[in-house]
Amino acid sequence: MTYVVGVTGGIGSGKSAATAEFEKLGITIVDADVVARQVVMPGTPCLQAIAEHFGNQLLTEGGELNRKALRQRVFSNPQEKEWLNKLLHPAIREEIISQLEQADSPYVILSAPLLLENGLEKYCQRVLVIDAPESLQISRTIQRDDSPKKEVEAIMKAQLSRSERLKKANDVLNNDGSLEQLEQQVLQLHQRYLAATVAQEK
Ligand SMILES: CC(C)(COP(=O)(O)OP(=O)(O)OC[C@H]1O[C@@H](n2cnc3c(N)ncnc32)[C@H](O)[C@@H]1O)[C@@H](O)C(=O)NCCC(=O)NCCS
Ligand SMILES: Nc1ncnc2c1ncn2[C@@H]1O[C@H](COP(=O)(O)OP(=O)(O)OP(=O)(O)O)[C@@H](O)[C@H]1O
Repeated sequence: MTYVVGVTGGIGSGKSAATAEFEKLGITIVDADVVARQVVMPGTPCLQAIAEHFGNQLLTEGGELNRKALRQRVFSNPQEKEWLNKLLHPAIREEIISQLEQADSPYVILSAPLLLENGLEKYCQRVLVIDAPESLQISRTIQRDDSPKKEVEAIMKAQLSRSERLKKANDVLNNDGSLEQLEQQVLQLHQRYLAATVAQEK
């Protein structure tokens, strides 16, 4: 059985920064944010459903999803967010399972912002939480996406609180320091996960 490490954390906590380091070590990453983009590519049933529900103004001229427009719509309206989650989460889950089955590194990482919210931890042997103070999550996201503080806060409200998430962690990576410190912690965790994989095979 593939040893799966679930990686989660709130918006801007550093999941992508951490998984990029695991990837450099040869570990396959299944990333729910990437899958969430794949299931709404032009021609998919999910994109068609979104266009029918919200109207064609949610599409770009090239027929792709206008992500920024949808982001503004759903995070200012809980019912619309609920509708979108109901449409996308089953499709995302199905594609995640298929990618996990195809993965072939010593262990595999499943990175998902909503890992715990959506019960995806049942596919994981361990849960690693990437943790940063909320103020840092906000400032890093604003800098990365150039999005308004209010929108980032609305997204955080749609996710587990920092303390609830930490309660469910098997491992925690403290990402309140430099990127070098993050890299060091990834190296240590990698050694631990490799050892756990070997132990599982015995
Ligand atoms: C609303 C969308 C189009 C906005 O796209 P955009 O490119 O601006 O953001 P991106 O997809 O990179 O998400 C950024 C971050 O927002 C947070 N987030 C995204 N969707 C959700 C959600 N439904 N609930 C809570 N937080 C979310 C996550 O922390 C994520 O990492 C997009 O986030 C989306 O399709 N969301 C629904 C699918 C989903 O739940 N994705 C999360 C992975 S399961
Ligand atoms: N230790 C750090 N020091 C400085 N910048 C950092 C650090 N960790 C992450 N960042 C930066 O903060 C931003 C958010 O990090 P990242 O994109 O990895 O978060 P994420 O958890 O994947 O976010 P999301 O849930 O939105 O996908 C990025 O621009 C990243 O380069």
